Amino acid sequence: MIGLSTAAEVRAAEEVLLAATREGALMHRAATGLATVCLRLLGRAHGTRVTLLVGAGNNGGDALFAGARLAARGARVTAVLLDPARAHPAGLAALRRAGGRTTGPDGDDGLDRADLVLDGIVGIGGRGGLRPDAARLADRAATGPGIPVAVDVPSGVDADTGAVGGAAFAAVHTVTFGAVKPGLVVGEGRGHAGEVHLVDIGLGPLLAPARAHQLTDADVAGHLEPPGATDDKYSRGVVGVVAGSAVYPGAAVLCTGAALRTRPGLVRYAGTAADGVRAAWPEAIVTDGRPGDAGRVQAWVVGPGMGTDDAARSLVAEVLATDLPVVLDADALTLAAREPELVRGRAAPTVLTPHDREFERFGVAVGADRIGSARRLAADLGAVVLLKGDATVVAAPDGTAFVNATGTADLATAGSGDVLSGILGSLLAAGTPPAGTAAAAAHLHGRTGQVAAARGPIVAGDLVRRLPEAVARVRGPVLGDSGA
Ligand SMILES: NC(=O)C1=CN([C@@H]2O[C@H](COP(=O)(O)OP(=O)(O)OC[C@H]3O[C@@H](n4cnc5c(N)ncnc54)[C@H](O)[C@@H]3O)[C@@H](O)[C@H]2O)[C@@H](O)CC1
Ligand SMILES: Nc1ncnc2c1ncn2[C@@H]1O[C@H](COP(=O)(O)OP(=O)(O)O)[C@@H](O)[C@H]1O
Ligand SMILES: [K+]
Repeated sequence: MIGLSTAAEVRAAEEVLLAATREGALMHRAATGLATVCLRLLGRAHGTRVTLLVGAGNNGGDALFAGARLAARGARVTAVLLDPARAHPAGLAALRRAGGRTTGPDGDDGLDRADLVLDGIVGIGGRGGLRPDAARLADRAATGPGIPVAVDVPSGVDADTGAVGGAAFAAVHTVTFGAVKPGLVVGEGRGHAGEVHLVDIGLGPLLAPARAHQLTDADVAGHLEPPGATDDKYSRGVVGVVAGSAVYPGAAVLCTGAALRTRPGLVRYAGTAADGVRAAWPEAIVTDGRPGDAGRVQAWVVGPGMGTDDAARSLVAEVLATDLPVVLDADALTLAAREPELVRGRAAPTVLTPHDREFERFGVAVGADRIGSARRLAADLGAVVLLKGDATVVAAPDGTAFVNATGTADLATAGSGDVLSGILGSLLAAGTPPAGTAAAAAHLHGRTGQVAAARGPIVAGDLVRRLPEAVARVRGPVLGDSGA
């Protein structure tokens, strides 16, 4: 699990470490890690051209010291000082000693011929969008030939939320120090950060326990254990699906199929798409009756493609009245937004899986702070909120949050959300805590998209077909398997 630390959490840990280390030591660690990544990206230093965009704070100091290291190895380094009188003095001296040159914001910045551009305008001390001089340079860097590399945080991106309030540096790589900040992996900031490289400067043990996390395959593998010798179809968790309609069985077929393929045990379906589900999935136990007629289950998924009329409302209410974990998706979200008390009154876990428009039905637009918005709705409803997007966010009522690290834009295809809710229902039926389980489902869904899209454009049915391969990929190699 990768902890995501806010600027305040990083600063608090830095203060302790700064007091315990000699002056400048932390910045040297940061700059060494930064220069190492730059060298890797450049392939060599000698003869390359590097432009540093240098603000008035320590972020500019990092850029200057890294630039000095590259200059010492033969790179031609130009530092553009946005505020020459306030540029980090020791960093500036180091760069000059190593043969680097400096210029003001209106001088020859070399951006039109740079091999690499380092954005040291602002880091975690930045507020709002970039000021005009900085914005102009960030803009020129974006259209120039150099690899754009952000120091710690792309300037103009809010490190905590990923909000971009105006002009911002568009990086392809971000070299971040001490801990990954949430704003690098969520919202607009994610697109501005590109690939994130974490440099260890020794903060680890001093950081407060993170309240937001990213899962790795290894974290999710625990949700996808193969059956053991004593398992039977019931012991693996039985999922109930209430979805689709006689006219539109597609959502029910996708959701049921995804539930079956994630942790094959037993899936029960109840609803008016019974004929379609039976035809597609003879493995499912199907009734055209009500949820109560389906037989025992350990978790429900309700909503995809079921409509929002009185009949649908009564099905959603029936499922929510159980003491079982429930996933509310699609039409069930519209209904729950009309009657949030149906969710608030529950003792058993509820997971809501809105995209932005569905989220808005609960009364507030998502806005630029996706983690914050998901946390607020989760706290309000006493439920887990899985807010879908290019980086899906999961939040629990206590503020614990996850940002998904897998996926591909190919997942933006009709029915993809139905597959996610089927995966989630299947994992929840095992009885694991709902927020981590929802994050695991988003992770597997994203991996499935990556596996499926590797062969070309995809439809949602491809996700269901490729789920077993994605599960195997997340589980990782079996120990002792030589691959023969
Ligand atoms: N504290 C430490 O010991 C360490 C700090 N490090 C670096 O220091 C950074 C934080 O440094 P600072 O606290 O000095 O702050 P920053 O360097 O992030 O930003 C402060 C400067 O940016 C200007 N600024 C703020 N918003 C702006 C905007 N929208 N447009 C243009 N300029 C703006 C401010 O006027 C100020 O001069 C980290 O991000 C990291 O890069 C690293 O060297 C690791 C060690
Ligand atoms: N640009 C994107 N990049 C990555 N994943 C995406 C992107 N757009 C959508 N997704 C994912 O695809 C799924 C779409 O779900 P949803 O909008 O409910 O579709 P549908 O209602 O058609 O089933 C979500 O899991 C979402 O996170
Ligand atoms: K920066």
